[in-house]
Amino acid sequence: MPKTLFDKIWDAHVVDTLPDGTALLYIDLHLTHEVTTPQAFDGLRAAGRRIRRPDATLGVIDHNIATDASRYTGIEDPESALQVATLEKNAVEFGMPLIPLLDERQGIVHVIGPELGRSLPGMTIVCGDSHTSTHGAMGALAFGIGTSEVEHVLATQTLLQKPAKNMRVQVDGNLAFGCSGKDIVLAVIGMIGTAGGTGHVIEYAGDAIRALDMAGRMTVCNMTIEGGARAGMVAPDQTTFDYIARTPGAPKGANWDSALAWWKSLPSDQGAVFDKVVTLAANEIAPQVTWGTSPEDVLPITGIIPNPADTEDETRRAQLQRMVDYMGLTPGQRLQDLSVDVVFIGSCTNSRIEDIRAAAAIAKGRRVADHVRAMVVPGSGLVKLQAEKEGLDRILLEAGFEWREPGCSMCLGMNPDKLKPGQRSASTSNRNFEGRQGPGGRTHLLSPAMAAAAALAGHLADVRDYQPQEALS
Ligand SMILES: CC(C)[C@H](C(=O)O)[C@@H](O)C(=O)O
Ligand code: SF4
Repeated sequence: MPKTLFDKIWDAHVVDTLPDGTALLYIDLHLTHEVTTPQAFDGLRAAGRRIRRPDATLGVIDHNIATDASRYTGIEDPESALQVATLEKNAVEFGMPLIPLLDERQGIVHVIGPELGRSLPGMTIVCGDSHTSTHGAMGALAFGIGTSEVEHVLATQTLLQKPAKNMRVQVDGNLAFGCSGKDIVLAVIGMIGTAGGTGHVIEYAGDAIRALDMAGRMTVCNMTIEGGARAGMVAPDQTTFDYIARTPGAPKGANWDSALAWWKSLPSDQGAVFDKVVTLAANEIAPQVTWGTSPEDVLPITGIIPNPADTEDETRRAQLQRMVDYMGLTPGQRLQDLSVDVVFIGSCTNSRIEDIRAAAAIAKGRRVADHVRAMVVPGSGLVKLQAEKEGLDRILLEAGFEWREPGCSMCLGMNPDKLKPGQRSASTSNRNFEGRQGPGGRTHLLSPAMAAAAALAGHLADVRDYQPQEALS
């Protein structure tokens, strides 16, 4: 029977299956961070267990840290400091490899896995973090798990999983100027809704997906979780293999050859059946911006704020009204007329070198509007170094952006980078819930190029009006 990419990886990792279809899956890579591990290690300690495969486990510190020089002098917030110290202590006690905070490889867990060549095609990858779906861009089955599951994987290197259904999101044709993987995934979520992928693993296919670089594919898979799906994936191809070959963890010699043979066997077979198929035309996707407090409340940048009164369904009308109020909007207002206070370019959705290049290309030779605080937070130390090698930091600093140290930063309010109540941000991150970037903060999600355009304009702006003035180098 023809199989999908998801079926192939699943079948290759089943240790045992229960009569109801629940499978015990072998896990190839377990990534960990400071937020979701303390109780898991406490559990191991209480049961007198060790980590089953420390070599298949990797820890990193990303959520709780400052992204300015203060990270070198210790963490001020006692709760954050405790979480970080606990992970450091547990790593030593349990022999878990941990990237130290001040190591150049430190970064957001979903940036470093692929970049170090640890996240590879055909793998099962888990992490106590919902955006683990990011690694699916490598052609892996990657998903977030809860703290008790973290403990289970640490102890056994396996995980109980209910089977998922197959869904294909097909994006045909080519993206227009100013559009990126972020615009694709925002458009997809706008179309299917935040519950559209429930119970499914989404495989992204079509010319527009094939044309994306690995960073673009990671952006798409990253936000898959906001569409309710268990995981997102892209079949590995030459783009994937070329990317891996450049990473430090790439298999070498004969190992590369045998790995490549397995990777090439992974794409879904001709005739494989998907339970659900959704199709989009890439050339119809305009640069996207969310206006509300859910990622599905998204519009093309040319759009206007909807009027809740136009909605018949009472529950939805109340929901829209609450969003309009929280976001400080007026129905009928043009998105492009919304003044922004803060621009955040970063997060595991959009902080890779390609994202920073996209922002720098728009910013080069221009100035951030006077009233805007614009920050660029590279996803890892290696991204930061690469950007500096290319002179992107200079371009951004000269334009008036802040150039910061790697971490989750203003993606969520867990470290000093926060919005103040009432502040409006243009953000390349993935969540726009009430208070996500700080209590009372108002978040508009968009791509790095669109975020750069908003920083320059001082309001949400159409990146198509901001053609790059000169080449980056
Ligand atoms: C802290 C962590 C558990 C959380 C997640 O799982 O996604 C965070 O990364 C987020 O983005 O909200
Ligand atoms: S960057 Fe944001 S979404 Fe990604 S892991 Fe950190 S907090 Fe979660």
